[in-house]
Amino acid sequence: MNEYDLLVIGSGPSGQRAAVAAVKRGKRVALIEMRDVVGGVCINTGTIPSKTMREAVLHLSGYNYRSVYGMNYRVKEKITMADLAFRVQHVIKTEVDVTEAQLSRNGVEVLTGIASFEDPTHVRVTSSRGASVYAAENILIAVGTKPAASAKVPINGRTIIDSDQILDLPELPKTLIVVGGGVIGVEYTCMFSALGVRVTLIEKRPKLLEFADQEIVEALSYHLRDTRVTMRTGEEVESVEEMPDGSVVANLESKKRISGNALLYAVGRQGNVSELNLPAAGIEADSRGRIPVDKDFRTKQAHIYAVGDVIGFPSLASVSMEQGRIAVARMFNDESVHTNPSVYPYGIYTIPEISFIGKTEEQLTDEDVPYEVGVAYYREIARGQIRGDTTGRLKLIFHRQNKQLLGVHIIGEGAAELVHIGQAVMTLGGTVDYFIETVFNYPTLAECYKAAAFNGINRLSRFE
Ligand SMILES: Cc1cc2nc3c(=O)[nH]c(=O)nc-3n(C[C@H](O)[C@H](O)[C@H](O)COP(=O)(O)OP(=O)(O)OC[C@H]3O[C@@H](n4cnc5c(N)ncnc54)[C@H](O)[C@@H]3O)c2cc1C
Ligand SMILES: NC(=O)c1ccc[n+]([C@@H]2O[C@H](COP(=O)([O-])OP(=O)(O)OC[C@H]3O[C@@H](n4cnc5c(N)ncnc54)[C@H](O)[C@@H]3O)[C@@H](O)[C@H]2O)c1
Repeated sequence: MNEYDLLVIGSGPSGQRAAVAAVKRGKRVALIEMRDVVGGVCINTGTIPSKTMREAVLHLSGYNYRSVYGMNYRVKEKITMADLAFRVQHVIKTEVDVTEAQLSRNGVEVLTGIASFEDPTHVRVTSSRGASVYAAENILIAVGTKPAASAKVPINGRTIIDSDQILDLPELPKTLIVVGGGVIGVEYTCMFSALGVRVTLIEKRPKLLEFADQEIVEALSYHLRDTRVTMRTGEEVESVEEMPDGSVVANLESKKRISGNALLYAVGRQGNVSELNLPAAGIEADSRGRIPVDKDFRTKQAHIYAVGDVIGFPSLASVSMEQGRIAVARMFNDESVHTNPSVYPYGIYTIPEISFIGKTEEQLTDEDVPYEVGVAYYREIARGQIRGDTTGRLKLIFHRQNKQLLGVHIIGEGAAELVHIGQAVMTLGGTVDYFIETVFNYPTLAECYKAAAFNGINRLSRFE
């Protein structure tokens, strides 16, 4: 009874997707989860809570309508952490229910407890009710990550928190220090500054979000400064102290000291491998708990696969699900299932939102690819005026000779949805002419594609 075709460890997006995909292939599958609820970091502490909190912030602060009704426009005057938590808890509960129903409808057995390897084909599951050992032909490690910690940063869950503890903040602080200008740090900086919190963002690299197109990052930096965020790039936090008056101080390597009412420590994440007893399976993780895999997500052991955040970059819920789907196809010898990482999108839920696909101008310059750009500004599009977003922009990058679309970079309302139009064109090998020859609904933000294409083609025509 305790034998399966596939044992999945972890119920985040990669584990869930893999478990259901294997059942659809007629396999007997169990999914092991150590929390009381399924959904992983994605539903319980990361993606869903942060995106719901952002929506609550935008709604309650009236942020999107300030350009129309004035800077003092608010939907609710005194916004509390309880207001934000209320909406977040509602969405978490619904998403957990949906996921549980999906797993049970498909016949995935969920085992609650901590998984650890006995040997390469047996996994022990330990819970408060005792321990059982399960055998499987294939095992998928989908254990995700936890926030990186430092002995010099005394996380206390009240004034010094990591990104899993945002909703534990007892009240909105007047001032907040955010350590780490990665996606997590920047997204929360935007949310808190939209609520009127004075945020200091400290990032050790010279630039924020180095993987994004720098013109877009500069536009975001303008917005951050405009909402009174103090940015300290090129500065590293060495230690953090709680002061007797309850405030917090970040000590920088440069000997500066920065004080605030609270501090969010978001300097990256660490693979959840400590409970797994990986040596018993003959597998090793690196110093950040990441498990090495080949292109088919196989570890050193041919029947053990790893997917999702525990294998490292890009650590996105969207990509984690896709990795789960591909790994399952390969473990059951199906080579007919394909994926194309060059058209995986990025959605960064800053305020304003950023989304992109394909190459950045910096990458194309390094690769000596002859390209041209076309830009459309939301303020020139009727829907931009109607929505009250007059600062958004959409940039197309295309090949100068064959006009093939090479990249789409958007900052502004709806960016993460809009990018998928460009994704479809890129996936099908289309050119910017597609946007010129296509009729878009009016008035929509999608019209930005047409305006940007005309702009780019006009630039090209100067050389004819
Ligand atoms: C604040 C934040 C915001 C984010 N926003 C976005 C976003 O907007 N878009 C996006 O695409 N991605 C986002 N991400 C990233 C996204 O959440 C992750 O990429 C995704 O959750 C990874 O999925 P996973 O399946 O690898 O693992 P996880 O979701 O981390 O789930 C792993 C599960 O494994 C369980 N587990 C671990 N060890 C064991 C064990 N030994 N036994 C049993 N169970 C175990 C854990 O309890 C957990 O439930 C965000 C992340 C954070 C932290
Ligand atoms: N919208 C999204 O897709 C989304 C949102 C949130 C998180 N995520 C995922 O979660 C993962 C983790 O995000 P993250 O932001 O924690 O990690 P990260 O690794 O992306 O960023 C951490 C940042 O902290 C900086 N840093 C490290 N130590 C520092 C120090 N002592 N002082 C100052 N700065 C320091 C690093 O230079 C880095 O820029 C990411 O890989 C991301 O893909 C995705």
